[in-house]
Amino acid sequence: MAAQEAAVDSVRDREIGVEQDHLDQVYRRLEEKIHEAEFLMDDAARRGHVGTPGALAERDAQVFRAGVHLNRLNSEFEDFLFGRIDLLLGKDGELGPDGAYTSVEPADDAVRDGRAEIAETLHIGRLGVLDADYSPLVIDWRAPAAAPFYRSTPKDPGRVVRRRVIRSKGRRVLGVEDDLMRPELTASLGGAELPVVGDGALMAALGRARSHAMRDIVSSIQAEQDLVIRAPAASVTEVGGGPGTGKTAVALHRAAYLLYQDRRRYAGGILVVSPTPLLVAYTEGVLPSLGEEGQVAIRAVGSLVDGAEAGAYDEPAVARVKGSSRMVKVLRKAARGALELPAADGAAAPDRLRAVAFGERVELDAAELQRIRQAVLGGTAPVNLLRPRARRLVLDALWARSGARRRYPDDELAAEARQAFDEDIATEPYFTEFLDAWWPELTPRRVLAAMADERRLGRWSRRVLQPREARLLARSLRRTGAEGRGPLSVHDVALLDELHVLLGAPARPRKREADPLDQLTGLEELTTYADRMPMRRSRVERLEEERIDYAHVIVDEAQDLTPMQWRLVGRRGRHATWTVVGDPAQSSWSDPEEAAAARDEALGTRPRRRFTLTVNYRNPAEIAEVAAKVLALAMPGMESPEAVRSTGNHPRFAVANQSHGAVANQSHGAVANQSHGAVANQSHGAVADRSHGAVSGGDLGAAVREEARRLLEEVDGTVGVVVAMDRREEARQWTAGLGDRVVALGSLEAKGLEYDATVVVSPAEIADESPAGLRVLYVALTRATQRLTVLSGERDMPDGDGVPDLLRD
Ligand SMILES: Nc1ncnc2c1ncn2[C@@H]1O[C@H](COP(=O)(O)OP(=O)(O)OP(=O)(O)O)[C@@H](O)[C@H]1O
Repeated sequence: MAAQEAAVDSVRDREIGVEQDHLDQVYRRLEEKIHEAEFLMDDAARRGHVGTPGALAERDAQVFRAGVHLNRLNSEFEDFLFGRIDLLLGKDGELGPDGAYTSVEPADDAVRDGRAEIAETLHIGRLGVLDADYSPLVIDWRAPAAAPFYRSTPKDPGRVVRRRVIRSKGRRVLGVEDDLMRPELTASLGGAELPVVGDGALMAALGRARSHAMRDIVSSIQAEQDLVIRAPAASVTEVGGGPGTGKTAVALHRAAYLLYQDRRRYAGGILVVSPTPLLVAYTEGVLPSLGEEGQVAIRAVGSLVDGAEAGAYDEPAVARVKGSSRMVKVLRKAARGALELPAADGAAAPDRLRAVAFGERVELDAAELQRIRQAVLGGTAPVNLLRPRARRLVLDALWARSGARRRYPDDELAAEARQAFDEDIATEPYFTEFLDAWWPELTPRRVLAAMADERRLGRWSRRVLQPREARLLARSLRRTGAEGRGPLSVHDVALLDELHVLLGAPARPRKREADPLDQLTGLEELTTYADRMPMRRSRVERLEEERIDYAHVIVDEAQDLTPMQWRLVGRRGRHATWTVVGDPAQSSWSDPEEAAAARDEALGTRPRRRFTLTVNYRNPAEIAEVAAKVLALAMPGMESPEAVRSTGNHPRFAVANQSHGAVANQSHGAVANQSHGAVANQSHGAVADRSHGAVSGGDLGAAVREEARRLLEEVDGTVGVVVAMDRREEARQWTAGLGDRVVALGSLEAKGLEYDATVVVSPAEIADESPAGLRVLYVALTRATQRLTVLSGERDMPDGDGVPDLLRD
């Protein structure tokens, strides 16, 4: 036995050595490139000028980039080179089904009597590197030739015999893991038998501890995911699939792929829309680790409008009103009605105009002014842009009222007189003041703030919102303050954007700029994230300033966008192609049909291509099984994705016991080895109960701390404590002092995130919090990669095993 193990180890060591040699060769080549570039620069400097200034600048850039590149390779990319495939001889010139790779099938004589010789070996990495004779030392993972690394499976191996994942850090290869795609073959490489090490890289990747930043999956993308990542960018690509199927990961890798494939086309920018700033923070490191970011802006849906940053949270009933497409009508009325608002200093809007022209007094009364305003507002043009027309009609009315026209029977003379009349009036300060007060320049903030007045909003929303809804909305908007400068919710931001369109601040024209990378021929293979960072900063800032349409829009957690948010996002991709990623079973929006209609409107009639991911890479089967119970309640008939691994650790059911101030520990009935002795709760003096009387905060808090502590010992990475939104503040206090591996968050904040272990606190509270509560609970239960504790209070009606009502069979 020991001899066998030693033999395995020696094969492993030898294979690590083989890959080390290759990696050394890659670094040597990169150093050569740097020397070449340095030589060119010295040479240029010596001669003062060589070629055009453009060529000199290009050389400088080349030296700079090559240097930065090497630095980055040394320090940043832990596994710069991560894959290898060994291929059979291929059929000549054959194209893959989507053009993704050539000669996908082995040549007819590649295998003889079950034996085959490896004809070609390719190494795959985050960036491509060519040897001096232009043969590839490393192929960029997005290149067509790299596709078999991801696509081949034992069922459909194509030319791949052995697929190897290489783990390295800096310049050192640490390990290799092989998957045999054609185990039936006796394959040889250079005359010797093809060695095979380990048993697959995917499981190793999935079992790793989680941190607060998402990792790329570039070395273990699975075939069904690769199809989505490389799908042609035409029109709309929709990606469905349950929790943990890699939708977010795939969407981000797709952004990197699209840029690689057609950098010029995406110079207009790729926008990734995320539901929360937490998910943005969690995912924003992925693209840089793929060597891409320059043209990608990852934004939370509450940060899509310049100068507005959502921080406040709306109760579900308020969110429902603010998110509904009925708000378009209300806002239209508000944008027009706001012209009548009193001025900032409280002065009432003027209701008459007295002017002096040609030495005579002329006056327009309230009815006349009202008639003019109605006439101007007749169409749908933005209110602020109608001001010049309003000004002209006022002057027309003054002219008509003055009777001056009658004095000039000659048309030409009349026209001259009219011009003098207009100048006479329009240059007077009183006229400008009148116009500023009567047709003020309105800002979205000011109109939103005006909607906080219940009576006014009642008028603007008549026959569109129910009086109760209008009241709720007005009350919630009071938070924004008189000038609208107060805290905004994510739903307010969509309203602001809509108002921006209705009021019309003229958008600045979009400046399309060629990507400087395109001009540096031959250097694409040699640039890294760090190279592009300075370029990225200025570009992303400019893109934002200019409120442009992006070239491609990726919407993550698309099921959560409200109709008003779809309009907001839709405006940023009017000419874009789209990737829309989501799972209806995780939707926290209460009216999925209304949201679907708004989504259809945003995406228009563009053709759609739909993919479904079917494998859950996050949750072990034991956790997925419990979550499936809630899915059956939330979306009867909907299938759960298949969990790819099992840990043997069943979820733990615990109950916060308020009468004795103790945590009763319950293991899942089925699993005997999960029993952990009872934990005495120290906090007997229970804190006053919350309004709905589930569990007293003190008891619950102590139980949460206890569970979080336990989980910290059981896992190496992060622990998430998920509570009803209402309990967020409390939960942060409960977990204070437990260290930064523990995070407390509200159920809606948990969207898209994951932790090694989670404590889901009171499923009933989460489920009861909104009309979509069961789906939100489903999200909460599917965040853990290793361990899950479900902590119940009385409201959860736990049974003898501590299993809450909602999770029982
Ligand atoms: N091919 C893969 N190799 C390794 N890890 C993977 C792979 N696919 C997905 N994962 C991991 O599975 C986890 C879930 O992925 P991701 O967050 O993208 O799923 P999701 O479908 O967006 O989930 P949710 O709908 O719950 O937000 C992540 O940790 C991701 O890194």
